[in-house]
Amino acid sequence: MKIFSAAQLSQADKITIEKQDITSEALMERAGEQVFNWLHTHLDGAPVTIRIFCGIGNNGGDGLVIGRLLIEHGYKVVVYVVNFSDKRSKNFLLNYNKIKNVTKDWPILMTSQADFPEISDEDMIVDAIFGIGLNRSPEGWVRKLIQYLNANQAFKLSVDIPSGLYANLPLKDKEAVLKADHTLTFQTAKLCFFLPETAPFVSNFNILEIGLDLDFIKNTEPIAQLISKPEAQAFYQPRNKFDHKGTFGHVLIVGGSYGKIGAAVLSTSAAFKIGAGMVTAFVPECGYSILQSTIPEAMVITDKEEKFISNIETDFKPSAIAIGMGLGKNKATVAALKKVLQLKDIPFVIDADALNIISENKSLLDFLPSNSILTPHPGELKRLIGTWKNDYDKLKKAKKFSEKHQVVLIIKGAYTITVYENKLYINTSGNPGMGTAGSGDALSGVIAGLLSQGYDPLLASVFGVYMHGSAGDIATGQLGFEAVMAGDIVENISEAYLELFSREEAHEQSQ
Ligand SMILES: NC(=O)C1=CN([C@@H]2O[C@H](COP(=O)(O)OP(=O)(O)OC[C@H]3O[C@@H](n4cnc5c(N)ncnc54)[C@H](OP(=O)(O)O)[C@@H]3O)[C@@H](O)[C@H]2O)[C@@H](O)CC1
Ligand SMILES: Nc1ncnc2c1ncn2[C@@H]1O[C@H](COP(=O)(O)OP(=O)(O)O)[C@@H](O)[C@H]1O
Ligand SMILES: [K+]
Repeated sequence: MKIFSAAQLSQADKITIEKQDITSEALMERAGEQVFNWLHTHLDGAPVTIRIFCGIGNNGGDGLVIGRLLIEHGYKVVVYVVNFSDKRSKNFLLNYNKIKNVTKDWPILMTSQADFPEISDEDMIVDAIFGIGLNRSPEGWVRKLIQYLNANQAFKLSVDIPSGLYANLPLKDKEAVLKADHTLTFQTAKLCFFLPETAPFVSNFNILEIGLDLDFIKNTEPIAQLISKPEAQAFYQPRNKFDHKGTFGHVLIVGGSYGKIGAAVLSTSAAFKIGAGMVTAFVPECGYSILQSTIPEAMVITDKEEKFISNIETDFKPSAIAIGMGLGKNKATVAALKKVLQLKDIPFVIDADALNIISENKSLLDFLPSNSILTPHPGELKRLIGTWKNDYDKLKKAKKFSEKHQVVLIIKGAYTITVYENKLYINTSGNPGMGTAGSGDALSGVIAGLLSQGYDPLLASVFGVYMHGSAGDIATGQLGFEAVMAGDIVENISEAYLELFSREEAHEQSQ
């Protein structure tokens, strides 16, 4: 699914009105109706007091539509106008007048802190103060109102976007954002929903289709792509009857050092589980029996050194190499990395200590084969591209790095983001149960296993990240967050494949 910027969405809004020959009021009615339907389905007539806080722009207009429909259906509703300016939008005004037709109670005008209402914990707050038209941080009593609502225990539902967040710009004032329990957003998710500094304000969200122009959606280059099950299904490359282990390639896993051989074990088994035809692990001598006894299917080549890797040589040409997991940073290992990077025509996954070595020896960047896949977690990323001022600055630097070095950069974490040149792919699978040692090692094996099966580097990255997260979701479903270990993620790669084509309804997006 595409993610559009606030400017693109306003443009879509205009084009839709033109092409569908409808009024902007009708489009607002559609949006409000969708929120109403969601609420009605979930509340089912419950006698809860719904307090709707409307700004004076179109987000506020949506709030008024929602209020009118709820009142018409017998809900107990109190509508407030957060009157921060007298520049009320046309559709706000139209709906302000319309709400008079269904209630004798006029919306309550708020103009200062003295107007803040009493709110009970059992009430529901609907936040329609600011939408994607926010253009500066809320100030004064409006900022205080947001803080007042945040301090309240009542359930908070935001319309389109939590008020105070910009759809795709850095946040300046964290104290001026509504912390929503749930957000109902129109047509597409917003980029801020997925970034570490702003996602905590969003919690759960649903996307509500409001019928924006399909040609615009199809033909407009988005600012990011969201990767969920339907996209992953499209990435999957089916097997043919006469395919054999040669077709699925031979992965070389290079990793492990004394005390960290497990990293190579996890990557090796992940490469097998995702479907590599053959996997050879290249490990220091001390890893030999560990690999042979834990994964009998794997072949093992050992370095001449007992405890670390000093020279990587194989008697076959790997179809993909993943390097770095548990590798250590011995001087001889640095030289070995430099040498192996010069192998021609082999796709690479570069992880963990291989990334750290590169960060400490920036001249190695020149040896990175083009289209190599780098899989840093935020700490490794900082060492690689330098610090950033905010999430957007991070993405800008990551894009620049990807372009300059012609690599795929996978920024791991919740909502892992794959950066390729100036494109962003945001993963939706995965959960905090995956914050456990070795889960990144499993990811490297997964991606290498896909490369070896012929997935191109970008596809292997985006699909691999999705499958790894999906395996993690299944593991967490079976074991609970705390008990998941990286091996459980690897074990569930098979279930992730089966799940990919199961007919079950898509789960609600949540983080
Ligand atoms: N796109 C779509 O397809 C559809 C969109 N729809 C809805 O429209 C929403 C966008 O509406 P919108 O553009 O009217 O902007 P909105 O967020 O209501 O507020 C802007 C107002 O606030 C003001 N203002 C800004 N910052 C401020 C601040 N810090 N402090 C004080 N004032 C501030 C600004 O005025 P300014 O003073 O800057 O001139 C302006 O008056 C969108 O989120 C969705 O809910 C649906 O109805 C239909 C389909
Ligand atoms: N909260 C989370 N939600 C989704 N995925 C997560 C979360 N925490 C960690 N992960 C995933 O787990 C993996 C952790 O990788 P990494 O930090 O390199 O682990 P390690 O170095 O121990 O192998 C990444 O793929 C990351 O995206
Ligand atoms: K809002």
